[in-house]
Amino acid sequence: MRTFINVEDIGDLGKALAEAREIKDDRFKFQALGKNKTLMMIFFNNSLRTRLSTQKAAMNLGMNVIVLDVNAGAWKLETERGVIMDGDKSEHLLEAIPVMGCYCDMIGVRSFAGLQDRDYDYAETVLNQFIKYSGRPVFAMETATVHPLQAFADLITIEEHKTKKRPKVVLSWAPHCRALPQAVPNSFAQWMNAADVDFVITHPEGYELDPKFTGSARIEYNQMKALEGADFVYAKNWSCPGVTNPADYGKILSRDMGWTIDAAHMAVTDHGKFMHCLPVRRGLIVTDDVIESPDSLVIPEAANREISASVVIKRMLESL
Ligand SMILES: NCCC[C@H](NC(=O)CCC(=O)O)C(=O)O
Ligand SMILES: NC(=O)OP(=O)(O)O
Repeated sequence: MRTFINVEDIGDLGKALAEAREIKDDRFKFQALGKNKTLMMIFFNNSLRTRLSTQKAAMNLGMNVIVLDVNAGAWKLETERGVIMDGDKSEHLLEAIPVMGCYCDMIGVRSFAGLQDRDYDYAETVLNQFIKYSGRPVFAMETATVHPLQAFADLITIEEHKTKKRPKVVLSWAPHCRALPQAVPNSFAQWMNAADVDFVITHPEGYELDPKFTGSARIEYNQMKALEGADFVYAKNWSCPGVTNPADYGKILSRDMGWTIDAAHMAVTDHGKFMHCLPVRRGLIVTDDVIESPDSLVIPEAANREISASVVIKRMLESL
């Protein structure tokens, strides 16, 4: 595997899930694979889970790991071509990327959407420069439009906790005080479409996700109706994807606290499990009682990030 961006990159999902189980049973089984190999993790944005779980996964596989926080200690990087670099950015990404590629065997990139220019974000401009100029396999650690390590961990978690062969999974928008990217819901939708689940998306009008990710997934604008009989409730805020109105891209269109997942929302589900990728803002996305209940899967989801990263890094090591 040379890139890990979309669900297609992992191939057969049944095989990927079996590999995840194998690794979870013995995390150090493939420790010889990564000997004398180096993973470079590059962060343009903050992280807790991705940083720790991906580093742990690489260490389990016997790799060395270098972590670079671009905005804390490195030269500030220019990402656009054709600009006169007379501002605060001292180095261009087009030199920095091949330099970084010299020091490692594999690269993970975190680079969130700027939410200013839809075309720039949805072209995955920064990620694609890493793929083109680093000469190394590259995986997304949440980029402008995708977060596949999260979606893979979510799928593993659903597989572990489902009580029906084909569970109902509902992705629900919830309110937030900041404009957030669409990467998490995009990837979740893409992976759920590929999995054997009954998938429904619910959000206020105007928040339609890009059909490139949602495909033919059912959209239900009535949140309570969508949640009826749900086995899994995946809450997430996202800003306007600009599908119906490009001028609204990246904007907050609703702050409706009626969408916060509370006990009344969970009551209409079928003993539904609560999921969120974290970090989560309590009181906006979810109430304390729901996230603290035995039906909350937020910690097992985070734990499975080590497993999804292990499968991905193992596949990349095998293809070196
Ligand atoms: N990687 C998990 C989510 C990261 C990001 N959340 C955030 O930026 C939340 C920040 C805050 O709550 O201030 C997102 O939604 O894509
Ligand atoms: N869920 C997730 O990716 O968390 P971090 O942003 O903390 O890495």
